[in-house]
Amino acid sequence: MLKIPSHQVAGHQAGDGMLGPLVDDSGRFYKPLQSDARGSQEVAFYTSFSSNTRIPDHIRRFFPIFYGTQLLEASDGSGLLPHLVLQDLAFNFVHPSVMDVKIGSRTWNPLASEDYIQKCLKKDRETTSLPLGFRIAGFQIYENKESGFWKPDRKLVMGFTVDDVRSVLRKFVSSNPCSDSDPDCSFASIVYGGSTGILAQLLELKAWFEDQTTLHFYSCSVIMMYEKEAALEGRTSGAEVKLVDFAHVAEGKGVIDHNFLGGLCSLIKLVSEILTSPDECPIKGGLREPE
Ligand SMILES: O=P(O)(O)O[C@@H]1[C@@H](OP(=O)(O)O)[C@H](OP(=O)(O)O)[C@H](O)[C@H](OP(=O)(O)O)[C@H]1OP(=O)(O)O
Ligand SMILES: Nc1ncnc2c1ncn2[C@@H]1O[C@H](COP(=O)(O)OP(=O)(O)O)[C@@H](O)[C@H]1O
Repeated sequence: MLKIPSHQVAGHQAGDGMLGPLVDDSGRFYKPLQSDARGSQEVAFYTSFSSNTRIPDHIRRFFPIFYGTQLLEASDGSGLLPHLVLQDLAFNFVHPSVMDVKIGSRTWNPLASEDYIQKCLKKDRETTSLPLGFRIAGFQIYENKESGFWKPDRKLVMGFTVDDVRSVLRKFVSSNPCSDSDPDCSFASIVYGGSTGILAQLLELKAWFEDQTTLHFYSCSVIMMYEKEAALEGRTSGAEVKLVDFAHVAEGKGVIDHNFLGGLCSLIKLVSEILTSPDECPIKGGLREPE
């Protein structure tokens, strides 16, 4: 039985007659192919990447496992459509806090149409993509049993300033994400820190990007996830970094992916700052939506 994913935080979403991804009960995530070049480009990426023996295992684990494509009844009721069959990254989580960070100051592939480039340029200029080299595309933060998740509207997220981004990266690892008081960053060391935490994983990814010159990852997202309840119970937080959205990957032609690498370094810097000074909140107050 296919259903709408409970923990999707950005991108095209199913529901209300819209076309979006679906999940099943066995841990698979079905992403419909967009009818334009994006769909075929993402299939081409996964097909070539999954058979590329030069990708080391410690890097491959950042990517969802690819199980091919499958014709499925689309979520918008338009009939049978080809879907990418991927590993559902949220499958093993109960109440995952998830953040989608779109990396790069430039989110368009140089081969894109002029109209598409203009549309992306506008968003890159109006968001933190330009000043920070990345923007938060969406997130959900689990607070507790009573309040559930804080999952702000896309409009609020797209309006984030650099200070908002710094603040949300703190809230993401705080027990009081929705409070008007300073985020306590009480999960920072267990989620961002440690030998297997998010910072260590981002640094591992960075080392690969400092080296690889075959692919340029435009408009690709880093997904950061962890389980707050597991961390509270003293178990591992299961902090994970993954990469998604490969519809705009281009050939690297022997050149470092400066666009991705720059954004990744910027994200690493902000996460590191939280670990070194968890008490210094850059801005006070909350980012809650108006009632
Ligand atoms: O149209 P929008 O403004 O919702 O843009 C979508 C983006 O939302 P954003 O505004 O960047 O948060 C959306 O970004 P996220 O996945 O939310 O990070 C995608 O970039 C999407 O394009 P594509 O399917 O990846 O080629 C974009 O969709 P298209 O409009 O290009 O189909
Ligand atoms: N393999 C996956 N498993 C679980 N969730 C995923 C997976 N791929 C994407 N997502 C969720 O869907 C969102 C949008 O994915 P993305 O591939 O960027 O879609 P789009 O091309 O529509 O922008 C991500 O922010 C994440 O929450």
